[in-house]
Amino acid sequence: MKRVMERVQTLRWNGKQIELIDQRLLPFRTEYVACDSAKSVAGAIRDMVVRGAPAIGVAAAYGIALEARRLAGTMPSVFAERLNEGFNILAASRPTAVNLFWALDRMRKLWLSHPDKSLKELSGILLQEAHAILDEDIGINRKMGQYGATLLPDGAKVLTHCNAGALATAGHGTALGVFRSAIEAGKRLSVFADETRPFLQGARLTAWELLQENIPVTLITDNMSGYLMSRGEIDAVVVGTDRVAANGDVANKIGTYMVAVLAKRHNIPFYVACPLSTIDLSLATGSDIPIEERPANEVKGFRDCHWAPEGVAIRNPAFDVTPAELVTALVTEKGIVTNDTLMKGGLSGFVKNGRQ
Ligand SMILES: CSC[C@H]1O[C@H](OP(=O)(O)O)[C@H](O)[C@@H]1O
Repeated sequence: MKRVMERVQTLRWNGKQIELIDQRLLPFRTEYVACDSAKSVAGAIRDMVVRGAPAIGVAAAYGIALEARRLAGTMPSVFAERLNEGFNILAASRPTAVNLFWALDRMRKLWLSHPDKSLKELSGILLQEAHAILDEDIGINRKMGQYGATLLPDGAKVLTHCNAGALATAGHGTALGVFRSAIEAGKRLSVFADETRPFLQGARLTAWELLQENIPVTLITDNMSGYLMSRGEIDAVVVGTDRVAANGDVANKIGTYMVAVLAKRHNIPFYVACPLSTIDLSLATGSDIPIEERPANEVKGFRDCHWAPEGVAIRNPAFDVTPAELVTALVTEKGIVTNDTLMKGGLSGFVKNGRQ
């Protein structure tokens, strides 16, 4: 099976382990962390070595495949007990991105659908499924990008928040995939990337990722987007998402809600690039989406440079929820869902007809 080798390789299979680019070190150093078990992949997800909803899902699938491979020589009862532990460790790594649970569910269903296979055969089947999930993700992002590109006029100045690029996926990206597809379609775009405190996915990851491909990118701080919108310097906003509820409410990186409110105030379209695997129909509204609270030290500073006074109380919710009414359209690999559709009936009809 031909792998689509993207310029930026978020995850790469080396024949026996999954190697994850260490996103805590970008853009200063490009290093890979090799994982060979569910526990090591779960640690990489928890510590944000790998991050971004689709990338987390792909990594978790490899975590299960690697765990099954590790356990293939055990007794079936031990295998089942330990593999379930692997599922549990991965499921506990981060709570908000539904892709994690979508991938784990897909791997579990595959496991349970082969009760008659030897453990060696089963581990091979699970590894092939992890490869398939990786390849499918890139294909999904390219389809989504083509739909999204139709929304951006030639010469558009677009704002994105956080990193929803190749680094957040198996390749091409979701929000940045829309930009890449628009450029591939011959459109000229210039991107504003806000820094996205506290983990700085915009400053460290999006700016770096776009520079690798000579895509025009301007870095701004999070508190500049309103000013630029008020001056007519932003034509559209495109972001990614970690989970979308049945009514179209969108969970995404903290700060997204603020950008959406500002976009509404300035009549700027606010688009969300959203693979179907990120839609969670089991949740009626965004108020049901679990919001991860991350460690205070991420707010205190970055790496060795701390600026918060010792002893100060700190909050660090890693996501917020943008109500569907602020979403101009969701861009999926099966087409565009307009705000009108969202307001009239949410996503269940679209997903049931559209989802593979
Ligand atoms: C393409 S989904 C990317 C999505 O994930 C990011 O969160 P994190 O960096 O904490 O994993 C952010 O919400 C992005 O929009």
